Amino acid sequence: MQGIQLQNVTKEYANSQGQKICALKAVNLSIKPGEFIGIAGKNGSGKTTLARLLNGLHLPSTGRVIVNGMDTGRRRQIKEIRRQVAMVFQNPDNQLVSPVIEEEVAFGPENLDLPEEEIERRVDQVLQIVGLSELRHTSPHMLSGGQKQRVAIAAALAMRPAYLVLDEPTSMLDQTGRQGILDYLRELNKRQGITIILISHNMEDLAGAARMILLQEGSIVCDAPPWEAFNREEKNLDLKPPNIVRLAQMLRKSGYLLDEQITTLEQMENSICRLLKSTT
Ligand SMILES: Nc1ncnc2c1ncn2[C@@H]1O[C@H](COP(=O)(O)OP(=O)(O)OP(=O)(O)O)[C@@H](O)[C@H]1O
Repeated sequence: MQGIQLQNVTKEYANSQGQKICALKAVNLSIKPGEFIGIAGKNGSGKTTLARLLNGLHLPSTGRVIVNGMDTGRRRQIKEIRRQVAMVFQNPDNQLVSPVIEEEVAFGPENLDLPEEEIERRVDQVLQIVGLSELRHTSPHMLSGGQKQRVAIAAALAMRPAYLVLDEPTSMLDQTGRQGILDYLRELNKRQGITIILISHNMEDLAGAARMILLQEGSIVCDAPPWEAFNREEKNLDLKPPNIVRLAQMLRKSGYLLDEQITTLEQMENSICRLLKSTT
């Protein structure tokens, strides 16, 4: 079966006093190929734990995680699972180890024992996708934060993953770097069909997702399109909806009949145009 399924997954850790901490509680979740999912929740709600369970970096205490039919608890399948589910973390500096960008990107495919020509083809292709072909002989450490994160994404893409899991990839970037990464993710999802699972504290990052999962104290409390999650869960979870959603909420309160599903500037523009046309 294609997709990722979390079946009744609980994850416990032991703290320094040996007491149990339950980071995820009996979570059931099904991720379909090609989805763009945003994951949000307060600090400590279990987001990173969930991300790490998806490619076997963590194993469930109880329950099962199944990736395209493979169980992350089976040691023999873990290499293939990690190839299919790539991870990008918050701080690219912790992920980049090679002195030159193209070597960094080639590192994963080399470990798959692919022929030299195939490795070169993949490196060329993914550097082009992230717009770093011209800097391929540069050291990753010469790059800006946004460029480094793009190298980390290129290295993940070179493994040809079906799923890309990103744990707060934009939190260390300025506005331009952040927007660049978000645009790439949308392109990857749309054009290449790669499933994106994006964790962020910033609701602006998640506005473009098709599905939003909200975690609270280790449980999924909302699994809905972002517009619905923003309108429904704002008070319960201290969510600060994107500015465009807040503007739409304010205008609706003032009596303007805008669409309920607005989360992006483009949707706002379309909704206002429709409204103006209907009143002229
Ligand atoms: N290795 C660990 N050992 C012990 N406890 C842990 C470990 N990793 C996470 N925890 C605990 O599990 C709970 C969930 O942590 P997790 O990092 O998954 O949450 P999060 O939502 O990603 O938080 P943040 O937004 O701060 O990154 C927290 O109470 C955390 O302290």
